[in-house]
Amino acid sequence: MMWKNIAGLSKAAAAARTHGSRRCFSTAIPGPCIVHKRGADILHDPWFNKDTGFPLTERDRLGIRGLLPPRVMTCVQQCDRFIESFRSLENNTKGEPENVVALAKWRMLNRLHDRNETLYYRVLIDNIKDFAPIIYTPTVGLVCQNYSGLYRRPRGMYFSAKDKGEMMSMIYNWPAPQVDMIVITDGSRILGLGDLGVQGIGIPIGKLDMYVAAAGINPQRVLPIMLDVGTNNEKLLQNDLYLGVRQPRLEGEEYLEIIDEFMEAAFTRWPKAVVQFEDFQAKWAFGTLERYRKKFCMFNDDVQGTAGVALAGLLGTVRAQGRPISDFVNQKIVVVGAGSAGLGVTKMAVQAVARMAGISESEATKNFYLIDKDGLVTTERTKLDPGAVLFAKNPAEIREGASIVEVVKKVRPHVLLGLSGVGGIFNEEVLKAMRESDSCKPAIFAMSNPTLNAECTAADAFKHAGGNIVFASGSPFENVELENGKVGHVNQANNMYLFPGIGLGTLLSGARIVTDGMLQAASECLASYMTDEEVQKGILYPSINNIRHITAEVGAAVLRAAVTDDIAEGHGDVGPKDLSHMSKEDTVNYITRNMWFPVYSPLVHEK
Ligand SMILES: NC(=O)c1ccc[n+]([C@@H]2O[C@H](COP(=O)([O-])OP(=O)(O)OC[C@H]3O[C@@H](n4cnc5c(N)ncnc54)[C@H](O)[C@@H]3O)[C@@H](O)[C@H]2O)c1
Ligand SMILES: O=C(O)C[C@H](O)C(=O)O
Ligand SMILES: [Mg+2]
Repeated sequence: MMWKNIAGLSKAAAAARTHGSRRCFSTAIPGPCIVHKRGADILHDPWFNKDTGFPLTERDRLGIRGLLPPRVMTCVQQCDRFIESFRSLENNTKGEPENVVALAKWRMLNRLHDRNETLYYRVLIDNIKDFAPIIYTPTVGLVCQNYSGLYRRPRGMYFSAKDKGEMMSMIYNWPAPQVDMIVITDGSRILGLGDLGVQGIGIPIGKLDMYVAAAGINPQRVLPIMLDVGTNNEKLLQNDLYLGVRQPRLEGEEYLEIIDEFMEAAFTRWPKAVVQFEDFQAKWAFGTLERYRKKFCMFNDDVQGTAGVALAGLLGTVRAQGRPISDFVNQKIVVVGAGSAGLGVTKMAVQAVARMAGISESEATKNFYLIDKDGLVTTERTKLDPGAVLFAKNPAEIREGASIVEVVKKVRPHVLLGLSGVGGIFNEEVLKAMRESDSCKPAIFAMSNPTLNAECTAADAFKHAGGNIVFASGSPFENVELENGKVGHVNQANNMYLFPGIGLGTLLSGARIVTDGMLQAASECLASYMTDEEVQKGILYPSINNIRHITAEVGAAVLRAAVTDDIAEGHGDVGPKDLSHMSKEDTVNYITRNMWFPVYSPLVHEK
């Protein structure tokens, strides 16, 4: 029986978790790094640059003595110096509009990223809670919206509709010999911000920053990809500064030919890479997933990563009510938004109910209610999306097109979960209706991003639905002070808790595809990460400060599932037999040992 492990953490695991990633400087002496450059070229290469961190002997060897101030600083001192400047920026921008401050912070981090990658990732890892909202959601959304103006230096690769027939050679323009993780978007549905065309490149960059910070993927082995097939965003098409191809989006076969060509090119050069699809509009999110998932090592984060994170949270809400996990089968769940994310979540949750109750998927849909822009989805719907057919209700139960508030009042759900991309649709009336929920701790998941697109704010949720709710949002919100002096805990239900572990576990297993079993294992692992005590306080997800530890656990679960599915071919010197003999603990250690950590390696010039 699955989910059997979700009974709280063992003491050892709980202790291990407290060794989060904050200031976890490795003491091992790093191996040398061979460089082909000397002099100022080294200082201008962010992969090798150490700024004031070059020891004097190395400055002599590389011909850079005199090109830097004489003081040699340690990486820790450099981090402290950066943080000091960052805090000054915060002080100096007090009172300025939020977006202006957010972009100023992003620019500061981005400049460091462009100059010194090692220091950038060190600063990011040590301050992940403060910096994730800048390099990732929500600020990354603002960056994408303003990308054509913010653009200074390229990052990642761009394949456009104009590159048809050229991709197999273009892929060899990427300077790094090895690539492990690729995140690709076509910019058609960037967070809840719609079609941003080429400007969506910020999303793969942000996701891959999280891969480095959380999963310890070597930053020299990540590749953000923008597939620019045009845009249907009129404002961008009219904008003279727009940096993408100024034509309407390719559709149908023409579109698929471009993606097919990219996938063939990428896997020809790097057959063992893992590709994550991100922020594709629903039709292509599902279409490409079905097209490639049996052929290439890929997954769709919005469909599959989100589903796993949401399911872990939904199981947490059952525990928060003080009920056994098996009671999940009785939870009534209203999902608002029937796109790539909403359908992915509903499907995975229904499959979990079917497995737990030993019933068919169709029977398991009984307690699920799906709402899209036209209201409740029923069998009466004309032009019913094929992905939603299974979840369409009988209109005799509730009318076709019923509004959110109507459904909530009638169903009295345990959970109201939003993945609509529409800010504020869980309004006062809807939230107040949740007070009549059949649950003693009703759950409200406002999962849409970025912040302004959340279905409701945390403060409104606790104010209108009551202090006893469990709350989660896709973008970060502060905890809420309740009138009774207690704290309303805000969870961040974001796929960042899973995609790094799914990618890393898949990579180190050497699996050639990502199976449902691997995704289910990831979700199960996240669900079992929280102790009963935490969950009862409404804390469904761990602190992001522990993201490396979470990712190691999730990665190990994914790898073990690949072994169970008999598709783990091994990685590097570690063969399939070695993997199959590893215990769970060995696997976590193996994963952790393979995580890259930012330290300055001695640079040795190749004569
Ligand atoms: N928290 C996370 O980890 C996470 C993961 C994936 C997506 N998301 C967010 O979820 C949102 C949706 O993403 P998607 O890929 O499913 O988008 P999508 O465009 O594929 O789907 C949006 C869905 O919302 C429905 N909708 C639109 N307006 C509505 C309204 N007024 N009332 C009810 N339903 C409405 C649409 O009909 C559609 O079914 C985005 O904001 C995205 O940022 C969050
Ligand atoms: O990017 C995120 O923060 C989560 C998710 O992938 C989204 O599309 O909103
Ligand atoms: Mg996404």
